[in-house]
Amino acid sequence: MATSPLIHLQIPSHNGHISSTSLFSLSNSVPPLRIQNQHHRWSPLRCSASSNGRPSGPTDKDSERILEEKRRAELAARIASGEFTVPESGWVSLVRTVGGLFSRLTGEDKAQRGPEIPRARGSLAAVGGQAFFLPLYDLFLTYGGIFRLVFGPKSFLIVSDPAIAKHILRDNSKAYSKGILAEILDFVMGKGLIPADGEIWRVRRRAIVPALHQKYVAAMISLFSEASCKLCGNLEKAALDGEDVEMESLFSRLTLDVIGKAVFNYDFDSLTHDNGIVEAVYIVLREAEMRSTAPIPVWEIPIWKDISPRQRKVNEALKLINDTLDDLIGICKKMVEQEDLQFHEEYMNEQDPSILHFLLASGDDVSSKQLRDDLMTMLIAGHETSAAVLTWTFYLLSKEPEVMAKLQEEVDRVLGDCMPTIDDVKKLVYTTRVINESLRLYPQPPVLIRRSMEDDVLGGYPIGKGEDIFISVWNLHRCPKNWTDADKFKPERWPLDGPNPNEINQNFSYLPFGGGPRKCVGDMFATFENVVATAMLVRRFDFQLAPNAPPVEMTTGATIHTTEGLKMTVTRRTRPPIIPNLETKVVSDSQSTSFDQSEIEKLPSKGDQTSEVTAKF
Ligand code: HEM
Repeated sequence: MATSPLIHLQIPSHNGHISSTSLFSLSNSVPPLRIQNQHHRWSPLRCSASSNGRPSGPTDKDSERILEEKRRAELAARIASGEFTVPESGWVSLVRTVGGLFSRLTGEDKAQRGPEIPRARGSLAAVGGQAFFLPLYDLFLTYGGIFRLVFGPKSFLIVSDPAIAKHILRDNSKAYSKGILAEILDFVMGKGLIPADGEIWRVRRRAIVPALHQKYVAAMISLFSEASCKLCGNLEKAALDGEDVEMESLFSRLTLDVIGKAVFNYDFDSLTHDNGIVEAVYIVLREAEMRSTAPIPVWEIPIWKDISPRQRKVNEALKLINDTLDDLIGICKKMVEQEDLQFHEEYMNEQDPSILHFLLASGDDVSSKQLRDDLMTMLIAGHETSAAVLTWTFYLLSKEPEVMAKLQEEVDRVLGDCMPTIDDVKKLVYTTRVINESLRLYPQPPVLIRRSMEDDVLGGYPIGKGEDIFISVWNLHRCPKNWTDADKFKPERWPLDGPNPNEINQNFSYLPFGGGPRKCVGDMFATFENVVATAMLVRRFDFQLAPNAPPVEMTTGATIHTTEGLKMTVTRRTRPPIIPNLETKVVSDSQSTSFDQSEIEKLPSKGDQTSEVTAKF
């Protein structure tokens, strides 16, 4: 799913300091990590690719590291100098003390009692030019697992402590809403499952979760494989023509095609061509991202809505999508009326296994606006996230040839030349660990957003109602206290025979799909989708960063994007031959032929006994 990290920056001038010692002393139960001088041991957070794109030699890596160290050392020095520290003049502190005393005497304002959360000041100079969650990491190392970031009159609590995250997301989740996230996404998701709170959320969650049952997810495997085959067709052509490819946009198309079919049985077919509806989806997505980072919400100005060409375009795109969804709902209703299938727990219409079909067949009593909001929410949630996971996975793989070799070995061994079945996917354990690890290093979204709806205590600090909170999953996933070689891509950290890592078995220091009652409903779907796509691509091709590719740097939208795309050189693999033994299934030698869409039909599925040939010697 996608939760957009929203920062409305209102940047104050920097002046005044208090000593960092006094700041540290404010913190009690969540002590700040005083480990700044370890910075030099960590590889770049802002991950620049080598300029020649090939596996970079020591010189490239060294210069990357030196630049990164310099950036971090400068930021650390600025943090230490107090530039980010909120000054408190004598009279402010006096007023605070008197006010606090008065509140205590009258029993009001409970949240003001107790120690105060460490404060840091937001600065455009630090945030500008890079993804906003990067400076939050540096500030976390200084101020600890919870601190207040002040932007002029606004402030946010930044949480990077697993116990506090667990408290907000799970133990006391009913005290927190989606806050600014719901406000910003209202134009596109309305009261859909991601932004919804309270009773609407409870009712819709109860209706939607059963639709993603095991049989449905298993049925989706062939959808994932077919879409991945189509992408292989595109890559094959590029490989033959010797053209580099921009993988981020291709992954975005792949996951759009998948989610359209999976959620409401609509074939966007965006891997083959662009059409109006694909363009409309992207206009709306970009608008959501723009709104999540815009300094001024111009779209709320009444006249602006009507005269701004951009807003008019957005409204037209939304109308097209809504009309299309209404048509699809109408078609699906007719199908449901005409079918004799009995509804049951694992109900699924073979021709149309979509979530929409399940919801209508279940007799879900819902207004068409709410249904559209939910469909739109799942479209966005399931599309951007998976595209980002694949993008960063392939970036990481291009940097670690040894991991790639291990991955390809597993895929060759488990899949051979067959289309994957659910049983194969379960055997792709190393591939799954690669995805687990990619999600650790590049969590999508990097930040979860909440607003307190009542007074609470976080990490020993009282907080009041109405606090906007960012849970930095990025910080949790890279905290050097919780992870050895925190910034290293090491799928081996997750034992192959161990459980699939999740927030429960990692005690909320790993939150790839959130946690608590608002945990992602599509976690299994998404994991299988990413495993299948990765496996199908790496068994056919080798991937390297393209020569002259722009540096691969991060920027924030709803998920982590690259700033200039992920340009890669794709080459057809010359795989070691699979030596047949008595049990080996022999299939067409697709390595020697050019791969195209028609090969989807030719490739046997392992469940398809008629297409298997057993080699005999
Ligand atoms: C790799 C892909 C995905 C990732 C990383 C991901 C991540 C997440 C995360 C972190 C949350 C929790 C947000 C929060 O607590 O604020 C979430 C919620 C959600 N996700 Fe996903 N998601 C993915 C794929 C999907 C897919 C494929 C679907 C739908 C089929 C989906 C639907 C949702 C929905 C509806 C929610 C809101 C649940 C609620 O609030 O009750 N996600 N997702």
